[in-house]
Amino acid sequence: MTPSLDTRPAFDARPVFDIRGVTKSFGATAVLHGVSLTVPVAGTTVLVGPSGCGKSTLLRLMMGLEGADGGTVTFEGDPVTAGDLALRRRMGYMVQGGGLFPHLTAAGNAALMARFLRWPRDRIAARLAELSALCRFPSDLLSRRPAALSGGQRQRVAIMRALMLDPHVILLDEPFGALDTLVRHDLQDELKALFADLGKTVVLVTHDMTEAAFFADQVVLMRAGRIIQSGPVAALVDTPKDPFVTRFLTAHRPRPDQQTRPDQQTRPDQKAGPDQPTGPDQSRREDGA
Ligand SMILES: Nc1ncnc2c1ncn2[C@@H]1O[C@H](COP(=O)(O)OP(=O)(O)OP(=O)(O)O)[C@@H](O)[C@H]1O
Repeated sequence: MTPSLDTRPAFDARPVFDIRGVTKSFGATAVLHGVSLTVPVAGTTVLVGPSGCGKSTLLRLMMGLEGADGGTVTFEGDPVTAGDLALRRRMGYMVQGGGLFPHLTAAGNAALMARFLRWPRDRIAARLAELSALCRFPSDLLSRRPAALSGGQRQRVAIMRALMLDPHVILLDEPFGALDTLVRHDLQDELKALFADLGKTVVLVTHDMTEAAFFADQVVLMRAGRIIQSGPVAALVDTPKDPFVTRFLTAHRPRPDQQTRPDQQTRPDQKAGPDQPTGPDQSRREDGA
């Protein structure tokens, strides 16, 4: 595995993100109601909940892509303020849907920030070669535009872009959203292994509880702008703090003849039969929001 460029000390007891009492409205619509959360170093924290509950908004606030109306967000001890580019260089972001620019090649997309920072050409080429290998993206496709890539290949380019500057944290918003089941399955496996190899802090947004259970060291279950419960999946299963926790978990459980707890599932796509509720539609129904 390619050695990381990350030069931080091996152990850091501070939380990576410390979020206290954050509120956010868009116009008259209150989207986050006093959210508090800590994200520890070097694990995967998954924000999960029904569509529209505020997961992406929270992620964007953590990166300073949005400003909070109230409360505070700190990243590695520094206050996050909207538009702080220096802070954001320590964060790798994969936007929902990948967000690749159609007029740029795969290389151009992956190296966007490095070019913006005027990295020398040979440094960019070396990093692209490193990332192609790491993310299993064939380097002969680097000259293609997104339209000439498969959905899975586009996601790999988006992941390469998030990793380009060797960020301290990786934030991914629905990274598997548009992929078919098989590609999704392979990429989930690979990404989980990649996260473990890199040893970086990961924050991942999904509406799918089974996917959350597959990735999470810490699950943060949200509903209608509030955190209902956070912790290891097993804790949510064993000691739910609210009936909604059980309802959300149950909606994503396998059929009775395949019953395992969400935290014991190893593969997100092995649990559901064709008649088993799963995915965003069911979670919307469950939530009623
Ligand atoms: N820029 C914006 N302007 C106005 N409303 C917004 C904006 N961004 C988000 N919202 C609203 O805030 C609420 C929360 O949106 P958000 O994208 O954070 O939810 P989510 O849980 O990530 O949903 P999904 O899983 O569907 O992406 C939604 O009602 C959304 O319409």
